[in-house]
Formats: sequence, structure tokens, C-alpha cells
Amino acid sequence: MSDQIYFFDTTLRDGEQCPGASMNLREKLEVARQMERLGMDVIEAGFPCISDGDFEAVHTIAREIKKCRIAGLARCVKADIEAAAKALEPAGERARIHIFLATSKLHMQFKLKKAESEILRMAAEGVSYAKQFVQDVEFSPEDASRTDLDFLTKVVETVIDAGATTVNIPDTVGYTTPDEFYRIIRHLKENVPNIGKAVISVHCHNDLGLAVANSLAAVRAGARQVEGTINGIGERAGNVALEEVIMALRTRAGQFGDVTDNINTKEIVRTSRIVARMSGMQVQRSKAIVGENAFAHSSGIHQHGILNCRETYEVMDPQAVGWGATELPLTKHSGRAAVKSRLEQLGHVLTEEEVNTVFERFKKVGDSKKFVYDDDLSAIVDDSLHASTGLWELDFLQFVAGSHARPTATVGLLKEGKKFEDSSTGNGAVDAVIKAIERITRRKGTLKGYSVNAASEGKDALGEVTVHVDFGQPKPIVGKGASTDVIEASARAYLNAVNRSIRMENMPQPNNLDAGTI
Ligand SMILES: CC(=O)SCCNC(=O)CCNC(=O)[C@H](O)C(C)(C)COP(=O)(O)OP(=O)(O)OC[C@H]1O[C@@H](n2cnc3c(N)ncnc32)[C@H](O)[C@@H]1OP(=O)(O)O
Ligand SMILES: CC(C)C(=O)C(=O)O
Ligand SMILES: [Mg+2]
Repeated sequence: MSDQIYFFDTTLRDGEQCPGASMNLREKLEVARQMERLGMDVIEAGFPCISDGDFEAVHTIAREIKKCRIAGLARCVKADIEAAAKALEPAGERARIHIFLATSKLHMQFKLKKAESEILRMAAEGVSYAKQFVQDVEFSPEDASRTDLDFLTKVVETVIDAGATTVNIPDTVGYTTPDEFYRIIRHLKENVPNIGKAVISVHCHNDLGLAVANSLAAVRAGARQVEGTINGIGERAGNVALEEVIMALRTRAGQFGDVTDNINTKEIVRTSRIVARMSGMQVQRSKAIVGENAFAHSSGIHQHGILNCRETYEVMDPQAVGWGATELPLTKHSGRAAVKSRLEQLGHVLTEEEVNTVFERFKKVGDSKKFVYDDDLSAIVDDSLHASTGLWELDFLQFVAGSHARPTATVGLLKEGKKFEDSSTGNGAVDAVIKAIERITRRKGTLKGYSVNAASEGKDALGEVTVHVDFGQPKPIVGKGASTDVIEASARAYLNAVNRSIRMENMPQPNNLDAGTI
């Protein structure tokens, strides 16, 4: 028989304790609605005694959310428990009061200033009092992982006797390690006589980056509820990121016995986005499962592997957690396989030789910017293939321009393996470049139109220049050129027009020896 793992989301309580993450009623309700769609078992909606706003949020969520249990936090203080009970009233049978009391020596001595006997009494009284309002009571011995194990064992037995139906073992300051936490949970399972009457839960913080590993170790040891937040937001370094625990249990099921859960994993990414938007806590790109790069591969060797078989570099299907298809962003690290595949997707049917030509330009563009977008690639195809079938190719370009300098350009062109070079001044840098090209190619045209567009996004975007040039043919010739530098894009566009004009007229090619053959 399979064992059910319950997920308890505390994004709206512990998550909200993250500095700057406070949410208003509308924001909390939107998160709660999404948690319901995600299939969360328990939503801790807040700590009702702390403010009118939190009371109202718990009360509203208890009324509006129908499929999840709704929890409210309370200290071992009558007023806290009464506030939680009142706020949770609309949830009826689905209401859970979550009581906590610190049990480590450090907390008992310096924070609560209470002896062990008083702590045992307060814990038992708190749980019994909560039981007068609801059946479902969870108890957390705060700082459990730093609590003397014999005392922790006694506390757990006491609160279960008092009626706690879930006993949550928090690693409040993210101090424990997987082996140690496994031993703590096993110890409780084996040494608390009435442990069978309660679900063991764990609540791990991430101060040492071990929250997921510790939660998984606890599941292996027999914990059946995992508490955490979406995106891992929470006090200090945050709570365990539930999406990571959920997907680890699903992906490595064999490691954890026959466990099941109620989560609709396809809602994970949407939930992450909503939590990020509502809390204002952005998700880092490389974060597991929900980061923008979690299923993106940019290096050629990985892209080649993925194109042959996705599993070569992915342990999960991105669609299983709500992303679209795997992404293969093109960067300078990409190889031919990925570039060729993207060219085909974009509808460019090219020969191997043409792909090689495009690939060479692609690498150059990749060196000058972070991403080579689809538009960049199409612009490269237009530009480099026209160049490869035309007569003239741009070799180099230098120009001087400025408010006190006469715009001057020196252009180097290639034709059939020979190098040509000439210079010109002009009304502006583009004009000087065009004039230098005309001097080399001996083709004079009249510029009828000139436009420049950002062919891709970002400040390192490829500029695409389009020119309309009248060479005295029946209609003006259109030329296009792309580069991260607009003057270079202009030179490429003008040359593209020159080559088209030459092809169109089928003119004899100019023998341009006095234009500066090198
Ligand atoms: C590990 C966790 O995440 S615990 C939850 C943390 N969350 C919060 O603190 C929520 C926001 N908190 C608040 O708004 C306030 O701290 C309140 C309303 C809870 C309490 O405010 P105040 O009464 O002004 O107390 P203050 O915050 O200064 O100190 C906490 C008091 O609670 C006591 N206390 C702490 N935990 C418990 C507990 N589990 N049971 C009983 N008393 C407790 C402390 O000993 C201290 O008591 P004292 O005032 O008699 O010294
Ligand atoms: C209230 C408890 C469960 C808590 O958040 C913690 O100990 O980290
Ligand atoms: Mg916590």
C-alpha cells in the first residue's frame, strides 16, 4: 500500500515573515486560490493574533477556500488560540490550529525564561485549549533540531496525549544535517509510545542550504507531512522550497518507498509566478524547477544531446511542472546542431554550405552579445547569404565622426579573394561609408530610403538596416544588413543592394584595380 505525503504550505505565514514580503488581503487570497489549484493539502494562512489584517486574511481564506485545510498559527497563549479559532471558524471541519512553543535549552533559557516542566505544562495546556475549538491541532516544538532528544521525545508524547493530531519537527534555524535529522525523526518514531496517533511533520529552514536534503531525509525516516513555501521564501535564507521537495519525491520515487501526493505538478510554475508577483520576491533564474533557466540549455554539446534525446540533459519533463517545451537559447556557446535546428524551425531551408556560412557569422554575433535571438538569426541569414552569392563582401570598416570631425570612412571589400580598399568623406558616417563603397565598386546609386530597426531585444540588439537605392534600373533595389553596430549594418545593407543590382542587370563585373587593390 502506498503512503500519502501531505504538503503544508506556509508561504502566507512563514513566507510572509521574509523581510519585504508582506502581502495584503487581496494578494494573500490570490496566492491561496492558486494553492488550492495546485492541490496543496494545508494552507497556513497567517498568524491571526498579530494584526487585524492577518486575522482578516485568515478569516477570508477560511471562508473562500474549499478544498484545503486552513491553518492559523498561535503561541501557547489563550488569546492567540482564541484569535486563531475565531479566524478559522468559516473553515469548519477543515480548520487547523497550529500551536508552537520553543523546547531548546537556548530558547527556554534566554527567550521564554521557563524550565522544562513549565514548557511541558504550557504545551499540554495549549493543545488542550485548542482542542476545545477544533479537532485538528498541530504542535511544533520550535527549535526542535537543537533540543535535547530525550526532552523532545517527552514533549512529543505529551502533546499527542493532549490531543495533537500532527507533530511538526522544525529545524527552525536551518542547523541540522540530513543524517542527523533522519536520526531525530527515526528516534521519535521508535521511542514516542503514542506516535501512531499523530502525523509526523517537518519544517526545514535553509540557512545552510540543506532544507531540501533535510526534508527528504525526514521523509525517508517516516515523516508524512512536509512544510515549506513556494519559491522557498521565508525567514532569513527561507523555508524549504516545496516545489523542489515535490519534484524530488516524484522524480526519485524509488528512493523514498511507495509514496504518493495530491499535488497537480502542472500548476507549479504558475504558483511560483503568482507568489513572486504577490510577495515581490523575485525568483533567481537558475533556481531549481521554477527558475527561468531551469530547463534552458545554451551550450552546443548539451543542445546537440537534447536534440537527439531530451533525457540526455534533463531529469524532468518541463511540461510536467507547467513550463512549455525545453528551451535551447542560442548563444556563443551553441553549436551547428542547434543553429541548424533553429534555422529549420524558422523556415530557412539551407544547404550545408550555407549553414556553415551562417554559422560563422552567428559565432561572431554571439561573441558580441548575450543571446542570438530568432530575429538575429534571420537577419544573419538575409545578410550573409546575400553576401555569399553577391560579388562583394565587407572585409573591414573604419570611420571617424563627431561634432568637430569631418565624417570619414575607410572601407575594405573582398571580391573573389582579392582585397580592395578606399576612403571617403561624407555628410555623416553612413554617407561616408556609402561613398567609399561606391568608389570601390564603381556603382553609383541614389539613396531613396533608409531605415534602421532593432532586429532583436536588449541593448546589445542587432540593428537591421534597410536601404532603397536607385541604380538607374527600372525600380529601386532593396538591400538589408544586420550588425550590432548601425554603421556596419548600413555598409552591409548598401553592399547587399549593390550585389543585387549587379545580379539583376547581369552586368559585366567591374575590374576595379585602381580602387586600391592590396
Ligand atoms: C519560528 C517562528 O517563525 S515563530 C513565529 C514568528 N512570527 C511572528 O513573530 C509574527 C509577528 N509577531 C508579532 O506581531 C509580535 O511579535 C506578537 C504579536 C506575536 C507578540 O508581540 P509582543 O507581545 O509585543 O511581544 P514580542 O514580540 O516583543 O515578544 C514575544 C513574546 O512572546 C513570547 N513567546 C514567544 N514564543 C512564545 C510561545 N510559543 N508561546 C508563548 N509565548 C511565546 C516571548 O517570550 C515574548 O514574551 P514577553 O513579551 O512576555 O517577553
Ligand atoms: C512556528 C514554527 C513552526 C516555525 O516557523 C519554525 O520553527 O521555524
Ligand atoms: Mg519557520
